[in-house]
Amino acid sequence: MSGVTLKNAIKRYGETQVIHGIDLTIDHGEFCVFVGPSGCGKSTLLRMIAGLEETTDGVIEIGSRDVTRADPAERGIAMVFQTYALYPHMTVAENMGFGLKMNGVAKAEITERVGEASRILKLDDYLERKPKALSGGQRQRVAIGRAIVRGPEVFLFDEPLSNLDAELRVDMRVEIARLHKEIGATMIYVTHDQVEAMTLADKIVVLRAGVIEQVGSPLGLYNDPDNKFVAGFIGSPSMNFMEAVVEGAGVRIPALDDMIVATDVALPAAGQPVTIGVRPQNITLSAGDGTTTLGLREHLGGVAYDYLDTKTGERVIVESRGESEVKSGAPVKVSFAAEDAMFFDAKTEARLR
Ligand SMILES: Nc1ncnc2c1ncn2[C@@H]1O[C@H](COP(=O)(O)OP(=O)(O)OP(=O)(O)O)[C@@H](O)[C@H]1O
Repeated sequence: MSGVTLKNAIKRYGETQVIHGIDLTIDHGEFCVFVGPSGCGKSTLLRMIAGLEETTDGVIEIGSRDVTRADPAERGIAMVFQTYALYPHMTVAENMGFGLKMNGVAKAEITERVGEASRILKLDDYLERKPKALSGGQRQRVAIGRAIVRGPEVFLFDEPLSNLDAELRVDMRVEIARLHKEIGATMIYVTHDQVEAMTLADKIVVLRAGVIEQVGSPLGLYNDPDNKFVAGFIGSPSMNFMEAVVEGAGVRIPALDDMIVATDVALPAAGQPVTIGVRPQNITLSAGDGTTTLGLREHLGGVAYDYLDTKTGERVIVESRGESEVKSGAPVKVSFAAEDAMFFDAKTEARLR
């Protein structure tokens, strides 16, 4: 069994601490995705697991082995990077087998393992080609093949698809999901891409400034975020947030012409500020007569995004399908079901439940 466990893992560069005591368990065979804003420490954490960055303090275990001070080569991991540095003068087959050859693996076994990786990645027709005669997606498949032939216990992916164009990304995303299903190894994957995180992950780890904000399944995080940061980070377009004031058994929203939303969530005392959050998918628009107006409308084919201008200047985005009766520039009435709203402490940003 080869899950990955981090115990109070810390990374400091000189005086600067960038990873602040991460505790995390990734089960054997699990597909775990690290997400978070730029600079939050996703790549650093992955590189610490790989052994490419020294872990300043704490423990990293792969399976039952403490690998905190082990060389990358001894960890049983293989890493796939954003830029796939293939050897230009070698064929696809030679590129995939090179690491094994350097390790003195017998020729017959190299052929067998390369053949198996090639079958999994559907590279059979390209084995004798040089990298320059491959598309970007095919090159990245070869880079993944190089990882597979080593038979690692854990695969580490650092934004492997971010250099590919949109269409190829979709194809490769499906490939990686299939690969995970077929070989069942533990995989840890860093990405900026919402869709990759939501579709690939068994478990998403949301990081912010070197700290874990929340760990959960994609839908678990989407439906039940612990705080405003996670609520805003998971889901696209992002959840709308508006300042509100507690009033009676609910809140009043100044941005939406003092609309009242009732709730049985435990709110602070009357008159206190809270933040209300509503996802763009949960709002409907109709013709209105208040100060909220429809600004820009973006048509994306199947869906449209409506950007509302509110009295307070807070931005509200509404996702709609089909033709809308409301025209750009016109006043709109905003509606949503009270149970679709989430409430957050105005200061700590913790979810109120
Ligand atoms: N050698 C270094 N010395 C000091 N600080 C560093 C060093 N390398 C990285 N950092 C800092 O560590 C933090 C985490 O960087 P990291 O690359 O892990 O972030 P990331 O979440 O992967 O970002 P991105 O999504 O932009 O790739 C950043 O604030 C970065 O500036």
